[in-house]
Amino acid sequence: MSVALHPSIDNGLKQGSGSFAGGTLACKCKDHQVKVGIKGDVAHNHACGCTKCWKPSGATFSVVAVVPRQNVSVLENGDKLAIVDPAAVIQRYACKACGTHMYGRIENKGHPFYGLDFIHPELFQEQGSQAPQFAAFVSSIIESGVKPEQMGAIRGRLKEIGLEPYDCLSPPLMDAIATHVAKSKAA
Ligand SMILES: N[C@@H](CCC(=O)N[C@@H](CS)C(=O)NCC(=O)O)C(=O)O
Ligand SMILES: [Zn+2]
Ligand SMILES: [Zn+2]
Repeated sequence: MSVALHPSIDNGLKQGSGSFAGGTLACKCKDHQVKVGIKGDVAHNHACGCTKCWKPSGATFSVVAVVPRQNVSVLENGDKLAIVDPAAVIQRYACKACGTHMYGRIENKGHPFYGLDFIHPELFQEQGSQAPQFAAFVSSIIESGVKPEQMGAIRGRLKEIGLEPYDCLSPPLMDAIATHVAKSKAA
């Protein structure tokens, strides 16, 4: 098999239906699963190579997307959730029993992405949410133990399945962040 990126993309991208109405994210516990309800489709879905985003076992990348925070609600077993790193910009709420990150929330109102929560669409019990659009923080996989010599093959495989690799976020998102910063400085 070629380089393993993430189980949900290793066999190619599965395009979204374009009309995904939302669904339920479930953690990986056998019982008393944490369930989180999501209204509507996700946006900016992407593979993330950073060390902070949750990956299923064996995966090199996380697959993560955003939804408006008001579209996220904990439905079941929320008492099993805990914040992984309260000091991080994104406060990731993980199941204490199985470790799955259920949603990540930004509380800094000045942050460019304030108002958006980060979720992992592979946890949807339903099919049809938006497919990944690009790969972010690709060089960061070296911090998780990937050998620098493997990077050519990994970037090649990402491109082969249609995910342009970037070492931070995609240019439109970087532009959006810079625009936000410029406006904040001007204000
Ligand atoms: N090279 C770092 C990059 C971490 C990073 O900046 N991650 C991005 C993408 S998820 C971010 O926005 N992090 C904010 C946070 O984790 O709170 C790592 O892999 O740990
Ligand atoms: Zn769990
Ligand atoms: Zn990340």
